[in-house]
Amino acid sequence: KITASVGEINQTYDFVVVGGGTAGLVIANRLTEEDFTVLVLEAGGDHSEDMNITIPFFVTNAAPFTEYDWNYTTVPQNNLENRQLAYPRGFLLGGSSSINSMAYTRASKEDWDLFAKETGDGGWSWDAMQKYIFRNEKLTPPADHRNTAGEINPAIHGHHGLNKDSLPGFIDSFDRMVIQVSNELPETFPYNSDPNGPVGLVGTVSNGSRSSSATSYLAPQFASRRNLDVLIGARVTRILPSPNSTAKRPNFSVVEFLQDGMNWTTTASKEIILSAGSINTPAILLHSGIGDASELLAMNITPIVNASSVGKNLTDHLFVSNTWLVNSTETFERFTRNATKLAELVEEWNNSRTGPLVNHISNQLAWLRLPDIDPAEDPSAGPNSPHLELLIANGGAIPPPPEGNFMRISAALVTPTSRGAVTINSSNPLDPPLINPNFLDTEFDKSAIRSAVLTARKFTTAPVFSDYIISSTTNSTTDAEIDAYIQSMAESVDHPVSTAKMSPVDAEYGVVDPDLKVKGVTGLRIIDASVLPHIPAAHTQVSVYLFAERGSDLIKKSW
Ligand SMILES: Cc1cc2nc3c(=O)[nH]c(=O)nc-3n(C[C@H](O)[C@H](O)[C@H](O)COP(=O)(O)OP(=O)(O)OC[C@H]3O[C@@H](n4cnc5c(N)ncnc54)[C@H](O)[C@@H]3O)c2cc1C
Repeated sequence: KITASVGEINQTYDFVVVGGGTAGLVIANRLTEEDFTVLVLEAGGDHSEDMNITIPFFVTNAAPFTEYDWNYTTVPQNNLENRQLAYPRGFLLGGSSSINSMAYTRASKEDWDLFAKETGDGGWSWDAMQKYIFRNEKLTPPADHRNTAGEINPAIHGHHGLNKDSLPGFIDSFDRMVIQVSNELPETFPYNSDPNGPVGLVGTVSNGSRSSSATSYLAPQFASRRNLDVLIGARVTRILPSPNSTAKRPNFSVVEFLQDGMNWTTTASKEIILSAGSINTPAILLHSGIGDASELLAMNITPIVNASSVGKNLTDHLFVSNTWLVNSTETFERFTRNATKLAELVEEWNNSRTGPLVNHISNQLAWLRLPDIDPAEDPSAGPNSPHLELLIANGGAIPPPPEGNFMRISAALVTPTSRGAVTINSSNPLDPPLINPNFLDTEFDKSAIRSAVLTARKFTTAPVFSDYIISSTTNSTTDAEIDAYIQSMAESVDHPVSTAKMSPVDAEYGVVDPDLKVKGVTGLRIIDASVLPHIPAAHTQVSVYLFAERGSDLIKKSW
């Protein structure tokens, strides 16, 4: 059941999952397929029916700075004019899968094979992970029910998994112009029909509505399982060693949480699974005495395990928006600026789950490699993996400026070499953590994001846009001007990873072993984006779903 009442839960469960987000709900589902009892503690609420969450185009109403968001910001970013960037994280069932932009991208074979190499566990390789792709994904028809023959290769997609996805469900002439670029500038933008479909990006959308871990893995037939309790509004503050734990290898079994202003504890007789995400998982570890001992002592927290990698290695993608004024009235400004039209489209969505609101903001994307990169300095997972991504949208900013129609290309760096950290600055678990992605800390990152912006501009030089684009909204031309533009505009793609990263069994660095057990303790695993050994050159939700699918299998095997 899903409940907001602490009186309806038991004192002890086999497993207590901290965080009912993307990974947490996969684990809850898979463990309760067996005879285990599971409690999920989720700080946020249940918003699976809210239109801001269900309507794909309303993604910008979901975050940042809303009731569905933890409402975090970064510390001032030295290389971005000291700006403090919004750092959204889902604060609701489904976690960030309930507020994200729904892009379904798996990362390359090379990225997965690198996960296996980095951890010494071939079980994380591309080939070994295939079965989890099929367990997770259920490809469904797009909302417009068009014939998608030639748009996607169904053979490489899952059709019987729990998490539904589809091609964009509303296609217009702008999509065809974008595809035309691959005919006109084939050297830079070769056409790629695989794996995300030539007419657009696969998204976690089905029947015109968002699919999240809450709508899929916690669908009513699973939420009603007798061995599953999900307590919402329950904010975990710390995890504690069991009373008979030894100092040499502490055993964690008690979870402390706050609900309705009162403190409670619950006990896991088998394991605690931390799935609070890349920001809150390390914060909970640190407040529980698992972290760098000297940093903990400085915060008056008694160290229980000296684990210096906790919170370190924060890695994230960064993007810069580029917009052009266009000669069209068919961009999404036609309804983002017109309340009457928008109301009509909401009605259409309500009645038939069709129309432009079934799409997320960008229908099309391009993955690109930096030309002429020195292999010795190449941070990508291999020669078939990208460094850059362009996300192309048939409109500009939301909310729109008072006038004009726009086209936007978000240019992203997907192989950043900068590393930041999540730290705490008090012993109070309710204080927000300090988040420092440390964007553009390296020369590689600075020059690669500049290349991304220049590549976005090159995209617009295709003849198909010659009568379409009126002007760029920026006039930066020299490298210095472009860098200044980047510094004033860059934002997080909201893909933080690696703050509790996995490493080989005997490694001194890293936080979890390849079976996701926290090093140096018993009774505790971490399964969420924080354990990824490196940032994949892809949007991160599919990696998280797949880590959680295999993680659930690893747990089942050990009990
Ligand atoms: C705005 C945005 C857009 C994104 N767009 C995309 C995209 O288009 N495609 C893509 O692939 N990825 C995208 N991502 C990234 C992707 O959604 C995340 O990588 C993934 O969802 C992370 O999963 P997780 O399980 O690690 O954490 P989450 O899904 O964030 O789950 C963590 C859960 O733990 C809960 N929690 C945290 N702390 C506590 C506590 N102390 N007590 C109790 N509960 C707690 C949270 O409320 C949350 O429900 C986006 C992310 C964001 C935020």
